[in-house]
Amino acid sequence: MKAFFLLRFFKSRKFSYAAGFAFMFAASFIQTLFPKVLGSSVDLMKERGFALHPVLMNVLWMVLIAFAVFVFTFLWRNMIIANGRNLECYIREELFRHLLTLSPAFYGKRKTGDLIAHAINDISAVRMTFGPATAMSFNGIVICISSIYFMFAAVDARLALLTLAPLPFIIALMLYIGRKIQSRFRIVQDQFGLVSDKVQENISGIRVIKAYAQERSEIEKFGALSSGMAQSNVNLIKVSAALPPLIEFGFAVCFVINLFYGSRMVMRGDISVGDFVAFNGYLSLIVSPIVSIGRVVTIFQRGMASLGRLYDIMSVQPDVTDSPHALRLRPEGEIELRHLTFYHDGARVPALSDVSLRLSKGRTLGIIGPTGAGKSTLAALLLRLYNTEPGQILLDGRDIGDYSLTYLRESYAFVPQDTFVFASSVKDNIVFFKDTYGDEEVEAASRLSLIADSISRFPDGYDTLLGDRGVNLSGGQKQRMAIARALIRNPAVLILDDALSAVDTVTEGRILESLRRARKGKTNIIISHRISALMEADEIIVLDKGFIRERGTHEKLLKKGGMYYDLYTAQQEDGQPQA
Ligand SMILES: Nc1ncnc2c1ncn2[C@@H]1O[C@H](COP(=O)(O)OP(=O)(O)OP(=O)(O)O)[C@@H](O)[C@H]1O
Repeated sequence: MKAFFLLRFFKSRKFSYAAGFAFMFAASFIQTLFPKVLGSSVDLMKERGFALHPVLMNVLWMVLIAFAVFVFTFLWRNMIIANGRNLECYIREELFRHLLTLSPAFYGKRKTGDLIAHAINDISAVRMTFGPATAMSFNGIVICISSIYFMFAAVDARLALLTLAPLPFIIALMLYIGRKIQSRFRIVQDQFGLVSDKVQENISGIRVIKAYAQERSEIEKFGALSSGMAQSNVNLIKVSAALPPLIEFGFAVCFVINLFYGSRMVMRGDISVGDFVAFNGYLSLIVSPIVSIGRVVTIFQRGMASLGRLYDIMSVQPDVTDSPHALRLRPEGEIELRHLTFYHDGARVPALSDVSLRLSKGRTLGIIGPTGAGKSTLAALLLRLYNTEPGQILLDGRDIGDYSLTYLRESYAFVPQDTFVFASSVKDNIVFFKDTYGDEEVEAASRLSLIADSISRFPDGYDTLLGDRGVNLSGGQKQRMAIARALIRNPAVLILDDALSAVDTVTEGRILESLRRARKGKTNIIISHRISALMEADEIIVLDKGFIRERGTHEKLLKKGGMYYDLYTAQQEDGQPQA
């Protein structure tokens, strides 16, 4: 189960974790020897005409202690903190790998912003928990136990009891305020989420906002969210500002008790001055670990919440997977649909109903129909982005589920309605980061899709950067580049899903003409709203509300005088060129 992915990491690093904790233990324990040596030096120097040699020996011990603490701290930090960073990298890669196995149905239900938040905030919170917070707790526990032990055993138990009496109250108060801080912090985080969502939404939708002159109202909405966030931060400060002075006050009480009783014990000769100095040293040593308890608890709580959310995502099983004996075969392009009916997740009406058809290798199928008819769903099912009932989709006579997903999808090239341009060079976008294609193949595919001329006008030709930091392509250029990306693979099946909608009909005709030449003998599926794009197909189906209403060649369908004919005449009246 994927949820145990963290154990794998800890197991693989068990030796460095064990060594790290051993060094941490050594560093923390050795640190607590310092006050005792300091106290004994004070006792030595108190004598009139004290011998220099034992004092110098003590100084040497102190230097040795400081050096050992430095070396061991350096070593454990390099192991435990570095492992925290490696853990962060490991989770990031595992999450990314897992996200890529999940099907579109999963992405349909999740907000992109949430997924990015998981990838950044949650992973970082888990690192903080298993790195610095674990180290702080272990270090703090060793220092506190050993300091308190020395206070009781090596100095005086009564003095230790009295001085440490306020400690439980300090800890209880800290945890109480810590919980309040935590709940107010959660509100700040939620507000931050709203503010960043708003910024993201506005930047993505800037064109629509400007086109509808919505700037003022968006600024007002943003202002309200931003003030809400400021107010919740102020509420947080009200409690968080009280914590440090309260802790300082608590420890000041400890020091006063120690000064009061400790000095009296020195005067009575119950303890030496050196013991008193050592006791103060121990008290000072435990201040910092105790002050950090609140912080550590908060980091642990946040880390556990983040880990829970990551586990939730990692436990989502991909619904489309290879069967145990998946065929490592590439289908050659013989497609058959048998009474294909498909419901999208949660939908009450099917996107496709009882669709049957046969498309032999080397033939071209045209699919037309009103919006929401099920055309893109059909393409998605052929790519097996969703599962279908066995026996409903056959490729080369075998069920689609029998093929290995990689082999299956490698035999297709799919050009979707809205294609994606990666922030990289034109060439990278066409070869899709595969270095197996040479420049001539890239140029040939670009010529076929009629994008070569546009590319030659770009500042660096095929090396021109696209996307955020480079050239922005027009809608038609994007579509033609996506067709080049598809053609270079020379796939068994080419699916164009309304992939020529942004080019004018003359260019569309020329692209289709070159496709016909380049795709001879291969299977093609052309989905389009325009009859001009698919009129040459060997068979055309008219989809409507998931049903095949009509089928046949262009001429046959025109003669029939049904939906296809109506679409044709409507498009003629709209001024589209005569088919
Ligand atoms: N991921 C989804 N979850 C739920 N319903 C969906 C999903 N994708 C599509 N649908 C629904 O399935 C039906 C068919 O949609 P589809 O995208 O296949 O239509 P289309 O013919 O390609 O439309 P268009 O021409 O507008 O692209 C529609 O009613 C749509 O709302």
